[in-house]
Amino acid sequence: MTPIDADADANADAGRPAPATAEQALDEALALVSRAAPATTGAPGGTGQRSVPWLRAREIAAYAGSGVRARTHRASLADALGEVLAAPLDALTDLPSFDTSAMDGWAVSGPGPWTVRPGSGVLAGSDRPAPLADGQAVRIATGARIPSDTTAVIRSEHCHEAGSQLFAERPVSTGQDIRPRGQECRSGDLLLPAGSLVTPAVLGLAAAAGYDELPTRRRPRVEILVLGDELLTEGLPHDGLIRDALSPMLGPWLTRLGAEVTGTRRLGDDPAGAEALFEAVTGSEADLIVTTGGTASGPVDHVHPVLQRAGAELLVDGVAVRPGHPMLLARLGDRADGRHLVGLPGNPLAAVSGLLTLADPLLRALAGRRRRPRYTAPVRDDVPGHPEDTRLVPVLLSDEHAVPLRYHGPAMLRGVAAADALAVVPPHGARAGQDLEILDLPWVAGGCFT
Ligand SMILES: Nc1nc2c(c(=O)[nH]1)N[C@H]1C(S)=C(S)[C@@H](COP(=O)(O)OP(=O)(O)OC[C@H]3O[C@@H](n4cnc5c(N)ncnc54)[C@H](O)[C@@H]3O)O[C@H]1N2
Ligand code: MOO
Repeated sequence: MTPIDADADANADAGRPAPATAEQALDEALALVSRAAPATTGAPGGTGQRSVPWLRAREIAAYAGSGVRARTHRASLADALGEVLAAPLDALTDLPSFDTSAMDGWAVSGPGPWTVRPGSGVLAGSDRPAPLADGQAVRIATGARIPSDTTAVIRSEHCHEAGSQLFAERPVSTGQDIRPRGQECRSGDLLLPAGSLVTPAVLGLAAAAGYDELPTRRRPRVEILVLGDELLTEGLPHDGLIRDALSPMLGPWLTRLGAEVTGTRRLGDDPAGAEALFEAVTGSEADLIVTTGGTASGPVDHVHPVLQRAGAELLVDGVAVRPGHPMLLARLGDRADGRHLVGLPGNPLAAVSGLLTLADPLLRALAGRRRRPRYTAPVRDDVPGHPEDTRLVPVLLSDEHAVPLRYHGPAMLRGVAAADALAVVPPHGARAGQDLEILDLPWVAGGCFT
C-alpha cells in the first residue's frame, strides 16, 4: 500500500503526474506562463507631467508614514506577533534564572570517583535540591536546578556506576555542562531595542524573559473602497459586467503588508458613490484609505475631484511606472495625524503595482517597521522596457535567475499569480544577465506574521 501524498493527489486530480523535483515543478509553472513573451512597451501614451520617478514615489510614501504619531498599546504575546516593539525589551529575570544542568547525567562534587546519593535524582521543574557533599554524585536531568556545591555535570554516556560508586570515563573539568544563572542575560539587560519586529523568535524570547504582554505599535487600520459599476461579486462575467478581482485580493494582501483591514466596501460610479467616497475621505477612522479605480480622467473617475473637494494634499499624483502610472498618494490630515489615501488604478496588475510602490512603504513606515534591504537578481531573458518609465514585471525566482513571466498586461493577474516577485525594469529595458531589483511578494519572503 502506498500512502497518498497530498501534493501528488492534487496533481493527479488535474490529470498530470506530480513533478519529481523542485526544478521540475518550476519548469511546469514556467510552462504555463513564460514562453517567449511578446515584446511589451507599456501602455500607449506618455507619462503625465505630474508623474514622479518610481524610486522617488516609494521614498515619498515612506517619508509620509514616518512622521506619524505612533498609536501604542499593550498586546498579549499572541496579538503582538507582526507588530513592532514600542519600547525596548528589557529582561524581567536572569536567564537562566538558576544554575541549570545542560545535560542528562550526574551532578558531582569534587574529584571522583563519587558516592551515589541514594534516592531519586533531580528533575527539571523540581524545587531547590539538597546540597551535594564533597565526593557525592546525584542523578540530574537537563534543565534541572544544580544542587549547591556541584562542581560539574557528567553526561550519562561519559560515566558508569559500579555498586554505589560513579566513575568518570574521561577527564572532568570544573563547571562543565552547567549553565550558570544569568549566562544569557541579567534582569534589566536590554534584549531588543524599540522598533524591533515581533517575530515568532521574539515571542519566544519575551516569554522566556518573563513577559505576558508587550508594548507595541498598533497595526495601521486600512479601509478598502472598490469603485466601479461594472463589477460583479459572483458568477461569470456577462453583459459587459466583469468580476471584481480586487476585493478578494486586497484585504489579504494588505494584511500581509502589516495592516489591520477594517473593511472593504464597493462604491458605485454615481453621485452617491462619490458622496460616500467624500465621507470616507473626511470622516473614516482608518489610518489609510485604499481606493481602486477612478484614478484616471474618465467621465466617472471621482478620486481626484473628491480629494480636491476635501482639501487633501496630493503627495504623489502619477508615477513613472508601468503598469500603474495613474496611482496616487494623498495626505488627508496634518502630517502627525497621519491619515492617508492611496489611490490604486482599476486595472488589476496596475493595482498590484500601486500596492508595491506606495502602500507597502507607507504601511511599513506607519507600522514603525524597518525598510527591507533591497536586493537584485540577474534576469534570465532580455526584458523590453518603456521609453521613459520603469516597468514592474512578474518573475519566478530560480536559484540562478529571475525568470520573467508572460501575461503581465495591466489588466492581467495570470503572471503575478504564478510569480514570486516583481522585477524592476529600468526605462529602455534590460539585457539577459543584467541585475534587476527584486520586490518580493509578501508571502514569499519577509511578509507579516498574520
Ligand atoms: N485617457 C486616458 N485613459 C486612461 C489612461 C490615461 O493615461 N489616459 N490610463 C489608463 C491606465 S494605464 C489605467 S491603469 C486606467 C486606470 O483607470 P482607473 O484607475 O480610473 O480605473 P477604472 O477606469 O475604474 O478601471 C480601469 C480598468 O480596470 C477595471 N477594473 C476596475 N476595478 C476593477 C476590479 N475591482 N476588478 C477587476 N477589474 C477592475 C475596469 O473595468 C477597467 O477595465 O486608466 C486607463 N485609461
Ligand atoms: O499602466 Mo495602466 O496603469 O495600464 O495599468
